[in-house]
Amino acid sequence: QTAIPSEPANAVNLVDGLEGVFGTHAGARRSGARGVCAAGTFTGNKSGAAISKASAFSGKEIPVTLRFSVGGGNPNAPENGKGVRGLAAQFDLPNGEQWLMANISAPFFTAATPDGFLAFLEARKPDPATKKPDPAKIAAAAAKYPDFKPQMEWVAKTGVPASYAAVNYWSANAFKFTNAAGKTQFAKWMFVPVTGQEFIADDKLATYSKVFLADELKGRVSQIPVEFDFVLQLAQAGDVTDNATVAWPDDRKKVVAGRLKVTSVTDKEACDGINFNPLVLPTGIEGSEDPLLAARAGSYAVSQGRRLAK
Ligand code: HEM
Repeated sequence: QTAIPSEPANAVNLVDGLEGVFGTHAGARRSGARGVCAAGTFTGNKSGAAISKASAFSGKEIPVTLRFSVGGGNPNAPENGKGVRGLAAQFDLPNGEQWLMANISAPFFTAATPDGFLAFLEARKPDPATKKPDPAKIAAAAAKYPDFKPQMEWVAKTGVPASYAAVNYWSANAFKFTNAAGKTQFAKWMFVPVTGQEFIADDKLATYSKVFLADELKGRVSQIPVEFDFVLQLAQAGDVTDNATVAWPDDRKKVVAGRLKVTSVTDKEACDGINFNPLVLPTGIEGSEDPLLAARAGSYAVSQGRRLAK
């Protein structure tokens, strides 16, 4: 009987795990492989400044490099299929700092811990004989890690977004915010499209091309910038801050802390050099104890090294 996962997770075996499921595609990110670069601005506001002293909330308009993506490591993933979408951003802040982030269109991540995520991936590696994952391995991993459930249930019940611009994106991980007075609190963030979410009816999915998201976004931004509210959800004492498979209760205070405007869809070169390591944070925002954060920082660098090397 093989251990689940086969060994403790680390930056390298997590990327190997992604390659095991999706294959190795030259030049492509090992997750969020299908995607498109974009550019825009972020303007933070006073409500944000009351929560964090980060210069993102100074009120100045900040240039932002963005990447929208389809979850997983398949660069040809069908865009009319179920699954999570991603919104990654690099804020170039007025004080010279950067803030990097990669968010998903679900309030939860796949697994609570790097070991759990490695187990998830290992169980889905196709068997060389059948070219399909072994259902017994998937069941064994799910039995050991019940935390896989929230995201899977979310994806099953949530429709396919009609646009990269018409779905909410969540940080899923919690972060620690400190304001100018030294007050510290935990928060998660969301990007909420100001024109609302839009999903494709299940019976209309087949009428959509497998490749429509980048052109759809290009069409929108050529008319008018696409805007998202940047919303901070504030933790209360006792809320879980180290487990991205646990959403906080809906009644937690939400504060609109800024506005993201997507102004253009850009060439691949504009964002391919960036790995959106979520621990590149400005003064005034720190990581939480969530073990996914450090694992992400390492894996993103490994993936970037592999994709830029070949
Ligand atoms: C241990 C957990 C995780 C691992 C091992 C992992 C791994 C990766 C890797 C290897 C990449 C490609 C990086 C690159 O080549 O630049 C990636 C991209 C991405 N990840 Fe994760 N990830 C994890 C957790 C998360 C979480 C919690 C979120 C969000 C809530 C997330 C959202 C994304 C997004 C949106 C991208 C695409 C970024 C882009 O457009 O460049 N990941 N992930």
